[in-house]
Amino acid sequence: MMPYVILSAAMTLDGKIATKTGSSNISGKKDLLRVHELRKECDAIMVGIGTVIADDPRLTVHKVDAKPDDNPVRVVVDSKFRTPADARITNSDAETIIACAREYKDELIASDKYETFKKRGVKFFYSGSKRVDLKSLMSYLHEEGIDKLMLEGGSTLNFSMIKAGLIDEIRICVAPMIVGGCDSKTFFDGEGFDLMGEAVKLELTDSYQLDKDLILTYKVLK
Ligand SMILES: NC(=O)C1=CN([C@@H]2O[C@H](COP(=O)(O)OP(=O)(O)OC[C@H]3O[C@@H](n4cnc5c(N)ncnc54)[C@H](O)[C@@H]3O)[C@@H](O)[C@H]2O)C=CC1
Ligand SMILES: Nc1nc(O)c(N)c(N[C@@H]2O[C@H](COP(=O)(O)O)[C@@H](O)[C@H]2O)n1
Repeated sequence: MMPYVILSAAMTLDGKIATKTGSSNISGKKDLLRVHELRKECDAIMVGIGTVIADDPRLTVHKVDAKPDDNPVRVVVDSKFRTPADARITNSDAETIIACAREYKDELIASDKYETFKKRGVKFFYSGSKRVDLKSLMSYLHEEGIDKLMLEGGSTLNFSMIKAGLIDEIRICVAPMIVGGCDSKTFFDGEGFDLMGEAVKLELTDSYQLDKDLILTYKVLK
């Protein structure tokens, strides 16, 4: 069994989720409230290490009323254990799981950072040889009681997750902005598919305007 996975992000009309310099404030105020209500409904929030390094996110419910218990478990997909020692996702506001690849396990366990994180209560999960195996991670998280998981980026992890067939639903905020730039991050990057025939197919299930933003919900067809 796997968790039900909802991919949530905000993009510009030209499909960018961050500029080439890493600037990523895209959602309007009401959209951020919507996102935090969704965080509250989920058992876990997962991001890739690229997002942790770029944004130092908290990944807690902090924009709407919430009790400490409302904070989902934070999951970071971090093959080589690059999570910075002072990353906010390792604070005591919520539980944290860092998923790493097996090849780096010995090196990781020998590091000072590992001891520091352990003292803070951070848990570790190992899968895949050089890169985290996302299917076994999802299966482990389900065994740990995670039924509903919110995937919050970034571009590389989004593509790996959709390619592996692990995303059930997409909720995207489309902001009326264009930034351009071939080095800007798009909603899905990674290696991409070669042919349109290989594209993952979606069904639009909801759409509405929230102030200036457009919110679209899609079911992923499997
Ligand atoms: N506008 C929005 O809604 C959001 C924007 N972002 C933006 O996305 C950018 C970060 O995206 P990326 O650099 O693509 O990093 P990412 O957050 O997707 O992390 C990718 C990294 O995860 C690790 N990883 C380990 N196993 C993996 C696997 N099986 N598949 C994929 N990755 C695996 C690799 O080190 C890989 O480089 C930031 O600029 C951030 O601001 C991130 C989240 C939401
Ligand atoms: N929904 C949404 N809209 C935006 O405009 C965004 N930039 C993001 N980014 C995601 O939120 C994380 C920051 O979380 P905290 O507020 O620090 O808890 C960021 O890392 C992205 O995952 N999302």
